[in-house]
Amino acid sequence: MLVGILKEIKTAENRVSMTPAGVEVMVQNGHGVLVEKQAGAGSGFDDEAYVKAGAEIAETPAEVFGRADMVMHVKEPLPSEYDLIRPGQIVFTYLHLAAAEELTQALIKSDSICIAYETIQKADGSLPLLTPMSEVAGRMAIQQGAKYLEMAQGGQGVLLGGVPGVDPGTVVVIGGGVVGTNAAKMACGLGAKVYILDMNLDRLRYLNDVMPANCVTMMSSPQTLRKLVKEADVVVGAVLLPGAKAPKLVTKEMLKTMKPGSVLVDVAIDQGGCFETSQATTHSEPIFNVDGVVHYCVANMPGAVAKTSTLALTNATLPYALEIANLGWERALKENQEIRLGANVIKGKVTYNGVAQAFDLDYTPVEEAW
Ligand SMILES: NC(=O)C1=CN([C@@H]2O[C@H](COP(=O)(O)OP(=O)(O)OC[C@H]3O[C@@H](n4cnc5c(N)ncnc54)[C@H](O)[C@@H]3O)[C@@H](O)[C@H]2O)C=CC1
Ligand SMILES: CC(=O)C(=O)O
Ligand SMILES: [Mg+2]
Repeated sequence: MLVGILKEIKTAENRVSMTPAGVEVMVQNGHGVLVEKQAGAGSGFDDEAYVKAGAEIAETPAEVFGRADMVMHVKEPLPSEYDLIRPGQIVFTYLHLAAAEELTQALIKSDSICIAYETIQKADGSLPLLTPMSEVAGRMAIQQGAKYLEMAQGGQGVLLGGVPGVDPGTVVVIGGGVVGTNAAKMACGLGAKVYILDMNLDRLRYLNDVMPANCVTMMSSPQTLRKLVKEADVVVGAVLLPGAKAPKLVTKEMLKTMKPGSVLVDVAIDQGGCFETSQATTHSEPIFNVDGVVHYCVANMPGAVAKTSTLALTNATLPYALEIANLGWERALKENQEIRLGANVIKGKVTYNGVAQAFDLDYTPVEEAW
């Protein structure tokens, strides 16, 4: 199979979907790899490194889409790419379709095979291709929260860790999965007062066992949220219902009760966000203000630390990309339950229920899609 590695085009997205080390493994397995010129530059890999690993360099995205059997991105295809996707081509990347109707329609029209990193799921419910980027984004959420609490950034002027004799700040983390746990760990390490909320009692038991004493676990409910957001200096949105739109947990009314200059970091924005007032932002304009509360809603947070993120992401994606390339998409979907759950749109049919529900589209089980 010829695998195409596209250059990312989302604002300030510096990651790349395959490293030269990954190319070498693909080539050893008998596949060709076509890498778009400068695709690895933001992650510290020049074209020469890819050529040494056995790749061919393509001058344009059109060449990659035009020749490759499977195209790989990090982020979702953007409008300039929609018409380049070929019928029957495999598109393997983050898609987050439940929050992206126009993209969903474009992929339906493209007649391609769209496998989303974020819904590939193991039998234990974990999301192996989302996890590494959730680790990055969770850790970054506290860096961003701490930064935007500074007055020069529009914040209220609170140091999250406090100092001897002065109260630390309060961080409320909604969702105790991978993002939430990593955010809470970082906030605890800084010395903040941390609350972490989840709906899953077993998860709260686990967190209660492993987190330091400055982390309090709470069952998530509107009542608890109403109380905690009033006290919060930073709120991190970290919930997920896999493949579906995020629930709006912090309402406009709750926002009005928050301290001016407090900060919301909505990591769940790629699934639509869990604050009612969230709108996706980019690294070039990461924040906006509603009712005096700073909102940070960047949908590709890990792109800002690409040298870490590219390695973490490709460690996880490569074995799946290799399996799809080795087996072809039909066998990969039939034989590998984890990859089958990644199938979101197959030849014009929506094969992920959360996506179909989000836009009131017909849902077709993967087995019936071809
Ligand atoms: N903005 C960005 O750059 C990035 C965004 N993400 C996004 O962050 C979100 C979270 O991802 P993960 O932590 O990996 O998911 P996860 O599945 O590990 O954790 C989600 C947690 O939310 C909990 N939850 C569900 N409903 C809840 C509710 N009503 N109240 C409280 N908790 C609730 C679940 O029980 C689960 O523990 C996803 O939307 C993911 O796509 C991940 C990486 C980067
Ligand atoms: C998970 C995701 O959307 C990202 O890493 O950008
Ligand atoms: Mg994202």
